[in-house]
Order: sequence, then C-alpha cells, then structure tokens
Amino acid sequence: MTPLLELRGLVRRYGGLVATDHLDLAVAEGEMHAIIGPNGAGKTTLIHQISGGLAPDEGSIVFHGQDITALPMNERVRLGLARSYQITNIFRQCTVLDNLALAVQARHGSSMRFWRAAISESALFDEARALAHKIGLDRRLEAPAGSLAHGEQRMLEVGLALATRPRMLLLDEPMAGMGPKESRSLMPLIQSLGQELTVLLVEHDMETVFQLADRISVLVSGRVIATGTPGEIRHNAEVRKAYLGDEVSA
Ligand SMILES: Nc1ncnc2c1ncn2[C@@H]1O[C@H](COP(=O)(O)OP(=O)(O)OP(=O)(O)O)[C@@H](O)[C@H]1O
Repeated sequence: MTPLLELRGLVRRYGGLVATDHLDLAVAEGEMHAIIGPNGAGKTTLIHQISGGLAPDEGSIVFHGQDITALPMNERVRLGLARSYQITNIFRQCTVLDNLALAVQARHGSSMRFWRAAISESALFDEARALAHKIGLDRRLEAPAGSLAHGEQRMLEVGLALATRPRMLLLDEPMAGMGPKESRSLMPLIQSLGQELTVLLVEHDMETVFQLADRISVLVSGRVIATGTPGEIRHNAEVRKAYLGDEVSA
C-alpha cells in the first residue's frame, strides 16, 4: 500500500502536556479512514496539524510523496489536501449557489488580468450547480446560506472544500450538533464522498464511523493504539478496554 498521507513520529506539546505522542498513521489512497478516541485523545490537535493550522514539534507529514510539514494551509490546499470548514468562510447573506461559485472562482484565482476572465461565468455556475447536486443542496440554490439548517450548512462547508478539487478531504465531526435523524440523512452523502476521494473522518457518532469507514484508527492519549477494519476494531481487546467498552457491542 502506498499511503496518500503519512504521519511519521508526530509530536505536539501544550506546555507539559503531550497531545500528540510520537504518532504514526498511514492513510491509503481511496479509503475512508476514521479516527476515533475519547474526549481529549488529541483528535482535533491532529487534524489541525494535518491541515496546517498547527505546527508539530517533531515528526513529519508526507502527502502524495511530498513532505508538507512546513507548508502553510493554502499550499496544502493547492496540493489537494482540503479541510471542510477552514478553507473558505461561508458568506451568510449570499445564496448557496453564489457561495459555491465564489469558491470555484477562488480555485481559478482572482485573476488580475481583468481583460481575460479566468473562467467564464457560465462554466463557473455550471460547476457550482454540480457541486450543489453532489452535496444534496440542489433544491436550495437560491437560499441565503445563513438560512440553511445546521446539517445543510455543514454540507455547504463540504461543498466549498470540494470546490478546491481535493485529492483528500479532512472531515472534522460532520455530524456535530445534529440529532439522530439529521445525522442519518447525511450518511449517504458522506458515503458518496468516500467513493470519489480519500477521506479522513473524525467523528464521535459511532454508528456513522462503523458503517462508513474502510479502516478506523483509535487514538488514546495522543497515540494510535490500533488501526483496522471496523470488524477488527470492534473485536480488538485493547480498544475495548481503553475506549469502546460496551458502547459498540459485538
Ligand atoms: N490550546 C491548547 N492549550 C493547552 N492544551 C490544549 C489545547 N488544545 C488542546 N489541549 C489539550 O490537548 C489534549 C488533546 O485535546 P484535543 O482537543 O486535541 O482532543 P480531542 O480528542 O479532539 O477531544 P474532543 O473529543 O473532546 O474534541 C487535551 O488534553 C486538551 O485539554
């Protein structure tokens, strides 16, 4: 397996606290890889380091064969590593379609060569509509982004990340703040993203993780204690002892 993303000996400290503790992780091209772990295990700290918002103290991050440890976030996005909500802010007063069109335009660059548009307006909106379809918002094109339901807004954030044409998408708790019904309605969308690109998913909702992930890594105290298929993780004695307990019954 040639990993698309590889973390080698990653360390991040907050004062005396080691939030990421010599962590190794490999995400294969095309897989949906979930990271789970108890509160405070270091999931958010890890995602920040991968997306470029937080520098590791030690170790390296290799993406598509390139060491990106020192690259800023925008460079990582350019290489195809996108995180949903950090890429572009939603303009709440603009419509869904306009938000997506602006994100597509941003990928093409706001050209200073004003005599030649970087992309034609119709191509821009065609791509924005296709993105809206992909994220299940094609019936909300004209709605102001600020009026969307919580789940719809999370999907718009995903759409903005997809507008960068990523090779890999970092999805940080896409179900956060949702009820069980809304969560379930998002599952097919997340599943379809997983069929198109590599996804690294951090999610508390175990039903989502165990249904959607190809492989799961379990993070405890800043270390990966196990990586495997949902079946392997479900039956891993160390994982059950350290974290899952009876939450996921066999
Ligand atoms: N800015 C910070 N300064 C100091 N300590 C921090 C900071 N951010 C996180 N921590 C600590 O680092 C550890 C890992 O936190 P992190 O938020 O990454 O865990 P998490 O797995 O995402 O937790 P949760 O599931 O509750 O979101 C925790 O002990 C947390 O208190």
